[in-house]
Amino acid sequence: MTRTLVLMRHGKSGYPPGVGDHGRPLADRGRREAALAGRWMADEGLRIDAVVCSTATRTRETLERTGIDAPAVYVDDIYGGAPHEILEALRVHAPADAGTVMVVGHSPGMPTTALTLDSDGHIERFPTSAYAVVTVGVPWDRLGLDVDPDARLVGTRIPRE
Ligand SMILES: O=C(O)[C@H](O)COP(=O)(O)O
Repeated sequence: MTRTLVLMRHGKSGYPPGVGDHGRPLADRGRREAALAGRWMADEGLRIDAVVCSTATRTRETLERTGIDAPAVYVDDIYGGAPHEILEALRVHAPADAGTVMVVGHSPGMPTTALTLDSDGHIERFPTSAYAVVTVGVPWDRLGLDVDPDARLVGTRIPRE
C-alpha cells in the first residue's frame, strides 16, 4: 500500500492580549488560507483518512477550516514537537489501514519532520498554512524507528489566493 503523509503548518495566528500561546486563535487570513489549503488538497486528490493534530487552538481551528472531516486525534506532543515526537505520535495514532494521514502542527516541527523522513528533500520556505506531501514506504508504526522509511518529499504547497 502506498502511504502518503501530509504535514501541515497551522494558518496565520492572532495575538489577542491576555491569551497564552497555546490558546491563540487564527487570524482572519489564517482562516481563509486554511480553507484554501483544504480545497487545494481536494483538488490534488489528497483524501485524508486520519488526522493527528496538535492540541493548540490554532491547529484545531486550522483543521476545522480545511473542512477535512476524517477522524482526528489531538496530541500534546505535536505542540512544539521535534521530528522524533511527531513520528512517535504517528506510530501510536495513525491507523494501520490509513492510506493518507495528515498532521496539523507547527514550525519548525512540520518541515523538519519532512526532511527527517527524506534527507534528500529540500524545503525553501514553509510559511503558515503550508503543507508538505511525503510518500512513505513503511507502515506507520515503523516510522522513527531504526528502519529506512523509504520516504520521498513529493513537494510543498503554499496555499495563497
Ligand atoms: O508554527 C509556528 O511558527 C508556531 O506555532 C508559532 O506560531 P506563529 O508563527 O503563528 O506565532
